[in-house]
Amino acid sequence: MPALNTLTRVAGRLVRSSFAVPQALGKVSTGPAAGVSLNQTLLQARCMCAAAAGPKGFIFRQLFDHTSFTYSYLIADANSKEAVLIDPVYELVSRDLKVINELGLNLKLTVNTHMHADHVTGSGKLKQEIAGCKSVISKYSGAQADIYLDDGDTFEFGKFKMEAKKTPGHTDGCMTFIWHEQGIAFTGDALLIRGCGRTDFQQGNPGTLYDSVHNVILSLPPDTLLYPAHDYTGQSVTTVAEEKKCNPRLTKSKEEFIKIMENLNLPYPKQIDRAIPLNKVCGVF
Ligand SMILES: N[C@@H](CCC(=O)N[C@@H](CSS)C(=O)NCC(=O)O)C(=O)O
Repeated sequence: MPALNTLTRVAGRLVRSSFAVPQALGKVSTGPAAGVSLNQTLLQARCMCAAAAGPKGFIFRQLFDHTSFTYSYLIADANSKEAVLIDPVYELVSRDLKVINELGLNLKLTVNTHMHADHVTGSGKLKQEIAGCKSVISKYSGAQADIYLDDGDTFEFGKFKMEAKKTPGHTDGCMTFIWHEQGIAFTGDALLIRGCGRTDFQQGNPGTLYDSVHNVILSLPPDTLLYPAHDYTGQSVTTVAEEKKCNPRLTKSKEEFIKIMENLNLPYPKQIDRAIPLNKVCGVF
């Protein structure tokens, strides 16, 4: 099993850029949520492609699963074409492969923010389809993968680098991936837009989640763009400043937050009995 640090050292040199990317990215990355017409979605997708060829040197695609309300993120170095896919969904691997091929990308890593309970990861299927593609997940997730991340590890694609930070509380193995250079973080289920991941199964702990979100995610610079693993309300992106002001759960004291989370009474995810066993082996059947 290759060590992550070796992979990091072998991969491309990190180059810093000074473009005002986060704002530009925020404008073009609206997801195809309920109430948004197909034409609007296609127009936005075209804007995203146009933006992808821009001077910032990377490609970013926010991809949505209308069944589990999951966001996957395809990110690549536009020059070297090395790509990573965060939180792929098993049933949408054909869609993802089409986009990857259309953009001429070389998918190097499928990176899971955690072991999901509501859908099966596409990691295993993508590994079967793409030679050399490796699955990645936290070493605390309880799931099998090719590469395990610990707190502070990084993974690279072309000249870009992302840091993995532990953000447990929804599950023990939850991680947030921070692209410091671009002011972007992928929060998985730790922080959702105006919400957060539930804490009533899979080692969930509301006190732990509160600390993770405040100490890691909401401590990032205020204009950091936050991209969650799910959205159930038709939104696509938020910022640290917005969530610190408007998040109805995380603006409360820790004690109030714990009470809120203990009284959510959400039904279990419909696919939970299928998803957890399959995700323990990263979706390989
Ligand atoms: N109805 C959905 C499951 C919805 C759900 O429970 N979402 C999770 C994240 S996936 S485990 C969650 O943490 N939600 C927080 C919230 O406040 O909604 C299904 O059946 O799949």
